[in-house]
Amino acid sequence: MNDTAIETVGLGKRYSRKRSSWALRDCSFRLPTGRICALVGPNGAGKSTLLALAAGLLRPTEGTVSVLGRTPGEARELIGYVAQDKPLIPQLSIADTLRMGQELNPGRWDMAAAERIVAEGKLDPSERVRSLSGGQRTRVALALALGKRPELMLLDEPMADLDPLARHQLMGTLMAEAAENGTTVVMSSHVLTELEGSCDYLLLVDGGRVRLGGETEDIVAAHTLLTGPVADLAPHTVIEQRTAGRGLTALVRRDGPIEGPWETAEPSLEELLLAHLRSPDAPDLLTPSAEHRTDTAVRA
Ligand SMILES: Nc1ncnc2c1ncn2[C@@H]1O[C@H](COP(=O)(O)OP(=O)(O)OP(=O)(O)O)[C@@H](O)[C@H]1O
Repeated sequence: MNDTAIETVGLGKRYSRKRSSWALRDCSFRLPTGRICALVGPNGAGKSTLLALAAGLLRPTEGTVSVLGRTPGEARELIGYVAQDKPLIPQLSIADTLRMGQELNPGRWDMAAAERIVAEGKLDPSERVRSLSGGQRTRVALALALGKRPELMLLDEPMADLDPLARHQLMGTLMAEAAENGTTVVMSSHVLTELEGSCDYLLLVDGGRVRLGGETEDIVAAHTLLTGPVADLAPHTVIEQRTAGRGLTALVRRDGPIEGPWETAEPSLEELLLAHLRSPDAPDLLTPSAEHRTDTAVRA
């Protein structure tokens, strides 16, 4: 069985020929199967581009991407993808939309699961998609993607237009379905609280490259927040530091035990991500499981 959900090697995407316009560049990482992965990064970082490349909707300009050991095109029936704008056919009713899912996915489709997700939102299956609110449309798009019983679920800001209660409920449904079926999930979001409790894997994309990748716990645990007197922080890697008078606050990536007159604490995920985003020159960190294994990822 393949234990790699996504692997990219030197992956790059340029939408136009202008030299400065790489949406994604020199992107190499591996996502093991069975993980719930948060894909985070600022606006324009390349998250949607990465998801669309993995879904096989875009072709790389350079480098390779493989999904479950195959090309994205070959893996298409194993992938569920919900794009940011949740494209659905407005004239169809919800029930027709699910029937379309069934027809497009013979042998894989789980109507009961799809109908359950619709029912949890108290939606009338006879209602047409065009009359649904943004959040209700999201629910139908997720039902369509989950009904396919995908091995890899790619979700581009899935919860952005949901109210907090619906978000909590749909997140619970998604996690339960993923756990039951061993689905790997990659979910982009700007709302950290939405991801923090559910995601065990992290990809931080910034400026078109992957800057942090791996088990969230391990990435957080590799860093320490220090406060105390100004002093040399070597041999640790300083991600960010601020001095005020003789006082110092710093986020460091440890190289050995911290020995010095500082108070130390583990950063929150938010502190860690913000420090990296404010410090574009901080070195990248991929945990061993996130390192790509092959020189070209496209063939198993
Ligand atoms: N179809 C396109 N044509 C030209 N440029 C594009 C296209 N789609 C994205 N880009 C550019 O590629 C870069 C990455 O965009 P992308 O949508 O992947 O970022 P993102 O991280 O998903 O952003 P956001 O968080 O705002 O959704 C941006 O500079 C964007 O302007």
